[in-house]
Amino acid sequence: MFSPDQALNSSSPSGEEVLQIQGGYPLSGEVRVSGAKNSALVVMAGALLCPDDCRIRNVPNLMDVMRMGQVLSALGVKLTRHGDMLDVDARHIGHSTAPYELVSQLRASFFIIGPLLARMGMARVPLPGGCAIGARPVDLHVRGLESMGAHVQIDQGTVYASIPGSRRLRGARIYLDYPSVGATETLMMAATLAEGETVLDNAAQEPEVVDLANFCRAMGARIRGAGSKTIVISGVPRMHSVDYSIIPDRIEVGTFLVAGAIARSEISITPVITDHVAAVIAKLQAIGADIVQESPNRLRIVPADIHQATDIETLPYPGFPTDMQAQFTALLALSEGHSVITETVFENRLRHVAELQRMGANIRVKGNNAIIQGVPFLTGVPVNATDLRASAALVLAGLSAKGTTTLHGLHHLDRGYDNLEGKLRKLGARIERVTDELGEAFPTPEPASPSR
Ligand SMILES: CC(=O)N[C@H]1[C@@H](OP(=O)(O)OP(=O)(O)OC[C@H]2O[C@@H](n3ccc(=O)[nH]c3=O)[C@H](O)[C@@H]2O)O[C@H](CO)[C@@H](O)[C@@H]1O
Ligand SMILES: C=C(OP(=O)(O)O)C(=O)O
Repeated sequence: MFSPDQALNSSSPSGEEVLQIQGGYPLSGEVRVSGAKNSALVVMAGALLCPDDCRIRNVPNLMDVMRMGQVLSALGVKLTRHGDMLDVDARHIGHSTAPYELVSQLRASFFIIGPLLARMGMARVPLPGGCAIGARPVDLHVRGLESMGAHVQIDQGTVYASIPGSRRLRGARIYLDYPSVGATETLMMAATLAEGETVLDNAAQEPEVVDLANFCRAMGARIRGAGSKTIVISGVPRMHSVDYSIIPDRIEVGTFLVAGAIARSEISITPVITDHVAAVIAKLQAIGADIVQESPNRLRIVPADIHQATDIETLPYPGFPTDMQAQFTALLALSEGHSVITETVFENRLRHVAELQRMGANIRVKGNNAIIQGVPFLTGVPVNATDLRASAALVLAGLSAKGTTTLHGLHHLDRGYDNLEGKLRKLGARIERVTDELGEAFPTPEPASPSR
């Protein structure tokens, strides 16, 4: 299941798979959301802390999850998957070096540095590198580990971390210059096995950070304050076995809410933790859609006849999520009036705009702003996914477009959505994955990492 050789060459340029979406068909019914990608990946990294049986439930079926499995396998960890349940046996970790070929394909794999260091006393993890949406440095992870007594050196693109003269990190008070999700998670995991107390100030408050804290607590970690700006971790000497279920993916929930709005269709979405999508709901209400809480974990979107423009600024949680920005760009491109989207989290996350323009959207990019003048309709054309959420945005645009949209670059979509097209098809969308024999001629291959 997690052989390190698998999926390294998952995108083949010739005879490339594409999605064909015939726009204009209404959606109806209910869709089931999978477990959260960003929880599953970091919880898999956190499983390295567990010297006992570790069972993770509600794990989504994603290329990123498979790649994270390969990273753990390369360290000597045993993994067995049964449906959406994953058993991780990290009793014996044979290596403390993660292979570059895998880490370079999956940014989240860098997050193993914290648990690996805490458990093994050393970790060698290649820098994951930048990606299509930004440079994404790891300086906050590194500085935090150093504050906890680690010796960290970066040599020829690899981070070498060790604990001089001791097997345990030391608790420390760490202020994060920015509430980075990954740095908060790395340091929280590292601190669970440290000596003494660690205080993370200006920590990320994302639900996936809370999910990771709950997972660690279920194996015996002492963590309080996760979900607030200050997290306090009291180190324990050892973790124990755990059986844990991942939260629903709030970005998948948001993507389906936008699907209902853009296709002018009422659909129900479950399971949902409504608090996790509060900012997304507020923006859908601002454009005129109604969101009905049908039951404690089910939402229904009731679109308006005409959607109105609104402005959006992406921010760390509980602000509007950057991972929903591209999907709302597509929706606002079809909403009446003038909207401005400001991307503050990543410096290069508006590349989907050029593809939406090709479909007829009236959007101008100025710095980190997308200035949108709504148009009455988009037209289906061949488009290229530039990153994961861009691919979702283009699928959504295709649902409402006149004619057929052909989406290239599906490796982006597959890394983070569990069967998006199957779920949309069940709701009534006309969407098919086909092999495009002209794949070599279009689109232009990306120069950077194939995974993002
Ligand atoms: C696997 C995973 O969970 N991915 C999510 C995680 O990414 P990730 O954890 O990488 O995102 P961060 O919160 O760390 O990044 C936010 C910003 O901080 C910067 N930064 C981060 C770390 C650091 O050491 N130095 C630094 O400057 C980044 O370049 C970026 O501009 O949170 C992002 C922000 O919600 C989401 O878009 C990603 O889907
Ligand atoms: C940016 C994302 O993921 P990653 O951090 O894995 O690149 C995302 O999920 O939209």
